[in-house]
Amino acid sequence: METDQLIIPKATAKRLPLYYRFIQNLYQSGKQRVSSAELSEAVKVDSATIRRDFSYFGALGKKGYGYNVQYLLSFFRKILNQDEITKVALIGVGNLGTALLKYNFTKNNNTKIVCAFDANQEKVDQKFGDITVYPMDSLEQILSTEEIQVVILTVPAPVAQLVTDRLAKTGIKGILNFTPARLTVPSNIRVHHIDLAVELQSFVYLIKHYSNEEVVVGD
Ligand SMILES: NC(=O)c1ccc[n+]([C@@H]2O[C@H](COP(=O)([O-])OP(=O)(O)OC[C@H]3O[C@@H](n4cnc5c(N)ncnc54)[C@H](O)[C@@H]3O)[C@@H](O)[C@H]2O)c1
Repeated sequence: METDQLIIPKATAKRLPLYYRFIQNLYQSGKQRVSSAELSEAVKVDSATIRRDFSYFGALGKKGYGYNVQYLLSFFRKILNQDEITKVALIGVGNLGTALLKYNFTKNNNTKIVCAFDANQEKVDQKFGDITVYPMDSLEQILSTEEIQVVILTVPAPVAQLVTDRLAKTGIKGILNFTPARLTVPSNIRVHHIDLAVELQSFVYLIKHYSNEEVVVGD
């Protein structure tokens, strides 16, 4: 199946990395097939949803047999572009930015922070593993030469839009916005806003009202 032109619902797309990680583990443990019930138990998504999700990719499973693990793995690898590394830059090497640079998403082998930027001269030239912190003067040039597609924004809220306005003139495709600022961007750039305070608040609410059920965030 041609995966480049697949259009799938957002909720399905969000579950793909979950499926992928589990299938990868199955493959590594030598398992050759998996049923939707087993998948359901492992990723905590009901099996009807799994079957519907998988149906967007064509008939991947056989009745009474389940899904072929190796086939699923190569399918998800392709659809999630696991063979292609998406280069990420981080702007704002403060408390949060430093933590993210140190983490560097080692579990996701297809995304990698390759450079960082900060306005504070004292932070410039610092190294986090193989990531260097560059001055803001070199932002546009480095984003372009490194072919950065995604920027993680961890600057103080009052400067977030100013930095975003500069980013809007580069070739980046997305901003992962950790600041509380609501960003205005041109239509060719997608913004994903992450607010830990809101996540925590809604989680506490769910714990109080839906005890004993695991909740998949993003559903
Ligand atoms: N989303 C969340 O859950 C969450 C959690 C904590 C913090 N935050 C937000 O993340 C941001 C960073 O928080 P922090 O605690 O790491 O702050 P911080 O003050 O420790 O770090 C901010 C960094 O940005 C740099 N900076 C300032 N102006 C800049 C500019 N114009 N261009 C480039 N770099 C610039 C500073 O030099 C500093 O290194 C804030 O907006 C904060 O509200 C979000």
